[in-house]
Amino acid sequence: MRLAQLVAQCKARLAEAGIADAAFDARMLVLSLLGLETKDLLIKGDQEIAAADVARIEGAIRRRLAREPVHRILGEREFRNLRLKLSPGTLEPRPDTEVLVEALLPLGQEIAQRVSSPRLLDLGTGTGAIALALLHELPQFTGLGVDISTDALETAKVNADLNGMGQRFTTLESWWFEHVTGRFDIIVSNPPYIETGVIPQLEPEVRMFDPHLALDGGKDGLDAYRNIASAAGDHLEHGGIIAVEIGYDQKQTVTAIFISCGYTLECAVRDYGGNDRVLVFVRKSDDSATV
Ligand SMILES: C[S@@+](CC[C@H](N)C(=O)[O-])C[C@H]1O[C@@H](n2cnc3c(N)ncnc32)[C@H](O)[C@@H]1O
Repeated sequence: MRLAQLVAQCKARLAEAGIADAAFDARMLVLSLLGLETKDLLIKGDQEIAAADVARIEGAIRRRLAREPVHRILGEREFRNLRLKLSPGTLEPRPDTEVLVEALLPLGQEIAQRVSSPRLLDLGTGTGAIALALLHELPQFTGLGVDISTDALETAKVNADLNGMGQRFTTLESWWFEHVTGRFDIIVSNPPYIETGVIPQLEPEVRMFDPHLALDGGKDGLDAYRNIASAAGDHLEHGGIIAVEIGYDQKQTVTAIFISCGYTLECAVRDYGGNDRVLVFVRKSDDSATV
């Protein structure tokens, strides 16, 4: 079978099964599995594909038809120009989380100018996406990635090595701050924030393939924020910042949790879809000393 014909056939099968982005998914799976680029579809559309490759692609299409996301099938995805491996214990990093990284970059640069050997802590690090993207763009920092999932921590370490940051990134298995020692200039977290009762209504790609631990924020979705806000004070450097990703409707409630623990809201940032997505807090007594 020829390349263009194979892509068209895969697209038709995915579309028939109601997969929303059938054309994109078909192209991505076929080209990635063959080690080709998008432009190759134009240049090499007539290229004959070996039977063994067609069989491999058939396996991938079957997985997609069972609603496994494309990047899980491929085993990796890009996040702010980093190549990140995925594993069963890791959430697939979302483009909206790049907004959290972007919001922290200028604040991190400001910290790096006044602090020698600045440190960041990523609570619920998963693939290491947030910590590694920040370390990549803030070369003065070292980072600690915490997770309760050993599988996620192993993957985060692999990703740090893969992206040349193995020397600046360590991992720790801990229930939020439980085993964390020391203080950090930036504490960041994209914790699980979905209400338990909402999880069965999520898209199959999410509820069947992202780990439950990465999604479930408890009855009201706010368990992690309460745990993080109540313990962060012992681990935040004077003049440090704490930033969290939130669900689109959690700005008021999460802000109230942090205010009750002695923080003030420094800034709130919306995602690419215009939803509230990132909150940055400072300690009340630090207000005048920071950003
Ligand atoms: C929404 S995912 C975020 C993953 C990654 N930081 C990202 O943004 O792509 C939340 C992460 O928190 C971890 N987690 C859940 N409960 C935890 C806990 N009690 N202590 C530490 N990590 C936890 C999960 O295993 C998961 O990796």
